Amino acid sequence: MSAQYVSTRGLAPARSFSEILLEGLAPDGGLYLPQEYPQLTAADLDRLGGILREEGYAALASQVLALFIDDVPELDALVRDTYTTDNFADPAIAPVTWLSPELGLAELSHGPTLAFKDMAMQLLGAFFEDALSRRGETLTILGATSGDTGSAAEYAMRGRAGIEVFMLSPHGRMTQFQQAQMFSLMEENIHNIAVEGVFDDCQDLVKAVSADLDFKRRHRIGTVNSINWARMVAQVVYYVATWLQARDAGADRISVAVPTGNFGNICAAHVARRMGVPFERLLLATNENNVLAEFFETGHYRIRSGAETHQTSSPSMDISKASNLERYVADLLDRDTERVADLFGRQLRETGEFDLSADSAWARVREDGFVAGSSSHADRLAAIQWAWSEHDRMIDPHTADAITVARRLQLPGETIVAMETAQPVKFGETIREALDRDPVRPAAYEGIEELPRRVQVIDNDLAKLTALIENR
Ligand SMILES: Cc1ncc(COP(=O)(O)O)c(C=O)c1O
Ligand SMILES: N[C@@H](CCOP(=O)(O)O)C(=O)O
Repeated sequence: MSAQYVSTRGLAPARSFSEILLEGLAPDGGLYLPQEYPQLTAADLDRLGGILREEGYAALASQVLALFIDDVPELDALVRDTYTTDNFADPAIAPVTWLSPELGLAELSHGPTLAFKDMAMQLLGAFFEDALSRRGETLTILGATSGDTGSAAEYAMRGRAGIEVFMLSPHGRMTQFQQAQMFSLMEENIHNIAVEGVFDDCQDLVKAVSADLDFKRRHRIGTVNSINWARMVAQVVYYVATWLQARDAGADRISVAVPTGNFGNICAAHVARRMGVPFERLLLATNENNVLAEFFETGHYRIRSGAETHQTSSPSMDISKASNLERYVADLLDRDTERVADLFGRQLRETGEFDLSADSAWARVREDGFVAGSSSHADRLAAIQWAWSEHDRMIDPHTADAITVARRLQLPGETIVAMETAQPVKFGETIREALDRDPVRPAAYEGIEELPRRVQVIDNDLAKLTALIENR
């Protein structure tokens, strides 16, 4: 019997992992979740700690993923071929290093595009190719990016048989480096589309295309954003690895500080915690686009329009509609699918907000470990300057959001590991402003901004997008 995944909105049939891998968004507009989270006991964590120490990250990933995936015959081989030094610059893949005994950094950006998205996307590329070749099918991946998902997906999928990628990005809102990373790719199966709008507009277009079930089936549309559960489960692994490394370093009360925008990164931390990884707290960090911090502080979730979405110096988190919050609210409401469908399928669409503060379930948010904070441009510059001057570490602006919130909210006796989500070179403008120097640039990226580019700019218009896909 295959592991079963169900939609947060309860109106789609249960599916196996390989089915939801290719399907992405559920046909009822909800997001897939496993029927139940597998549980890890203290003895399991001890065993996994031994595996990480003795065999490394790939072996740990294989064990954790096998708890969720039972219909990928070559799972172990695919995982071991992914987390290698060919793909990741550090043999530990996601090492935790320490600024002080109480503040660590989980280094998640050693992959080919220098951001944490590679941690999942490299595996997704292997999963897609394997599933498609077993079924003799093809896939058209439609994605939305604010800067990092796009390059990670394109690098993972370029040249892969049977896969085409259409990646939507907000026109003019990514850094020069991020634009160059994506737009300089010339592979025939990669299509870059810059949309006149913000990231949320791009994501809405992806969801609108997925909601047209006939179009979706005819064009075999799949997704690579964190709305696809496969992204989430691959990210759960690095939270297990982070906790194990912090415990091995002697930490007792271990929390994570997580920069988040689409609620993907911290949703994976929540899943790990619900599985039994005993994180004390999950510190949610946003930039000025603070819809998530506001929700976790007040219970009131109010999405913002494109015009109200700030263009910030941690641009990959310029997001005002956090897709994965639906997964967390489903857990918070004990999988009450009717409520979730009403909140996300009706109320949010009709009014742009909902308020759970008076709900009896709301207290559970603190039991789930969530606390939240947001930071400003000045906070980011100060965190980058602090890490550099006090610890000789150059951090990117998103990691700086996490460090800001960690330092602000840290409790006595608590050890916080901040998730380091990108390398500073992707955000050179802000690094120069903070430190008056250039970030280190890996040799493979020398002169990337000067390369020819291939990108098409379109209005925020569903018909224009579907025509592009039809006429490819
Ligand atoms: C560098 C970086 N850090 C953090 C995040 C937050 O991740 P998520 O939106 O999945 O929570 C993103 C993307 O949003 C990112 O690109
Ligand atoms: N930060 C992302 C946008 C969120 O995308 P997701 O794929 O994590 O849902 C980006 O850099 O593109």
